[in-house]
Order: sequence, then C-alpha cells, then structure tokens
Amino acid sequence: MNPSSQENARPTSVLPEKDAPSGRASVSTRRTGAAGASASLRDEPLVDLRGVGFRGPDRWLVRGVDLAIAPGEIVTLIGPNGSGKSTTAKLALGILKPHAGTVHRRRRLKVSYVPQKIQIDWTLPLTVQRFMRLTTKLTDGEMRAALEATGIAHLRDAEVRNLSGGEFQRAMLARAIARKPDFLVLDEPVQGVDFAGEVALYELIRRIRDELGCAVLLISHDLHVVMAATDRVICLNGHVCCEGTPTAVVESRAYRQLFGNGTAALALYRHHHDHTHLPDGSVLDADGRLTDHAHGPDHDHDHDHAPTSAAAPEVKGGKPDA
Ligand SMILES: Nc1ncnc2c1ncn2[C@@H]1O[C@H](COP(=O)(O)OP(=O)(O)OP(=O)(O)O)[C@@H](O)[C@H]1O
Repeated sequence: MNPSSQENARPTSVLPEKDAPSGRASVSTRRTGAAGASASLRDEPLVDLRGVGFRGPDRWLVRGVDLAIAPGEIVTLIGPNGSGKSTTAKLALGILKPHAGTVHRRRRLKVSYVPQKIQIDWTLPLTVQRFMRLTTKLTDGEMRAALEATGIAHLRDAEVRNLSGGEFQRAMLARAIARKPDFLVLDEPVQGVDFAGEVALYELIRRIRDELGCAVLLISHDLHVVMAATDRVICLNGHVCCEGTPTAVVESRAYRQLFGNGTAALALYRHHHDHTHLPDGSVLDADGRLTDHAHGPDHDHDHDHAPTSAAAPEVKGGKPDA
C-alpha cells in the first residue's frame, strides 16, 4: 500500500439506484439524500463507516473509508494483501476504534465474526458440537439447525481435527450462524477449500442470508466466484478504490489497475446447480433421481460461466472502460 495514494482517493460517481440490489436500499443513494426522508428503520444501515481511518505505528493502514451495510445485503471487500480489508472489518465490528471518522452500529446489533485465523489446540480432542458451544450457549435445537443449514449435521460428533478444510469452514460458519446474527462477518471463509467447495460455500452463504435475513460482510481474494455471490463489491487499497455491483466493478479501470490487466477477461462465475449433494455422498437430481455416489466426469452439470456484461455500468471510484 502506498499511503500517499490514499489522499487521492474518494469514489467519484454514484451507483445508480437501478443497480442496487433489489429490495434493499442503495446506500450510495441514501448518502446523496435522495431516499433520505423516506428511508425506514428497516433500510437504515446496520453499520455505517464515514471517513474512517486507522493508523498503525508508522502509517495509516486505512483512511477515508466510507462503508455502509444495509440489512440483508452481501458486501464483499476485495483488495491485495495488506490493503486493509481485515482492519476495515474490525473497525465495522468495533474490535478496533478508528483514529479518524465515525463508525455507527445499529443498537443491539447481533454480530458474528469468523476471523481469518483462529487459535485452536489441534492436539486436544474436540467434537464439532463442543466446538459449537465453546463461546456461545446453544440449545440442542439451535445447534442442530445450524449444522443442518451448513450441511454437516452428520459430523456433529466428529473430531474437529479430523475435518476436511471445507468441513471445517462449514463448522465455523455453523458456529457463526447458530446465534442468528443480524450482521455476519466472514474473513476469507473459503481458505483451503477446493473450487467446487468454494462455489458451494458461497451458495450456502447466500442461502443463509436469505433464510436469516442477515447482512454479510465478506472478505475474499477469490475474485470471480465471490463476486458473483455478492450484491456489492468494495475494492480496497488503504482507501476505497471503487465500489458497485460485481459487474460494474470488474469492468472498472480502478479494479483493473489494482488487480492487473489479466482481470479484463475475467468472467463472473455463475453456478446453476441441477442436483443436490446430500450429506451421505449421494446425489439427488433435479428429476428426483437418487444416485448413491458422486457423479463422474460425464455427469451433466449446468455450469454457466457467463461473461460479464458488455454494457458500461457505472461504478463509484472508477470509470468503466469503453
Ligand atoms: N495491529 C497492527 N499493527 C500494525 N500494523 C498492522 C496491524 N494490523 C495490520 N497491520 C498492517 O496493516 C496492513 C493491513 O492489514 P490487513 O490485515 O487489514 O490487510 P488485509 O487486506 O486484510 O490483508 P490480507 O489480504 O493479507 O489478509 C498490513 O500491512 C498489516 O501488516
């Protein structure tokens, strides 16, 4: 990060209301006051950062960050290593106090946070259900519901140290959603998960959002997959470089400058599943057929790797290339 580059750094244009996620307020529009008077409490941001900065020992780690998250919205922070994504998430959560700007969180906001790293003594025997209850009191019903929602009910008595990477991420997610948060923050939730597992996890996060109605702040490096699973993307590099819908951001010059020209050809991954993988490994096809094994290479997947739109959408902080 170049701290001096932060000085340039406020988004310029405004995300048009038509590009805002349907049924949710456009935070950008609200800022401009267009929706201000009529905005109901339901549409007020859960978390609102304005001009927020956080200083490290010798430099600003982030500066001038505006970020508001509406109920039910999935927002993804992307950016290079060290660009301030985790710092911004911690500011939103109140784990860090800003040195500049203001952070407002809705009163009695229930938050769940899955950090990038957690400290676990892997030598200790710890079952999934004990792991779920380490820091939160849960009824059996709450635990079962969370494990079922994340597809790992069958692993309830498994040792956490024996879980696969994807299963462990699901256990982390189950633990985070069990208390039914209003605001779920997931820092790199697909670490160590293979591509298919990654897609499934992001689909799961969307489903959790739909079912709980919670807002989700995601941090990720997995550009194309995560961006297809999100309502709004914010590109950080010590400041907000650009933000908007995934399609708009992918096509913006600011995004390409940040991630390189190779991303110009990046297609947003869209995944249409015509079958369901059941926890016991069998596959339920759309036509109701049950197969007792995972499909082989000849299985008919309906995967649509859709190219990004050719239209020139608007994006805050970066002009789309013509
Ligand atoms: N407590 C701290 N004290 C000093 N510097 C810090 C502190 N926390 C983070 N940093 C530095 O601040 C910068 C931003 O860190 P942060 O973890 O927010 O980045 P990030 O975008 O989440 O990175 P990554 O993608 O690598 O996880 C980094 O250069 C990091 O070394």
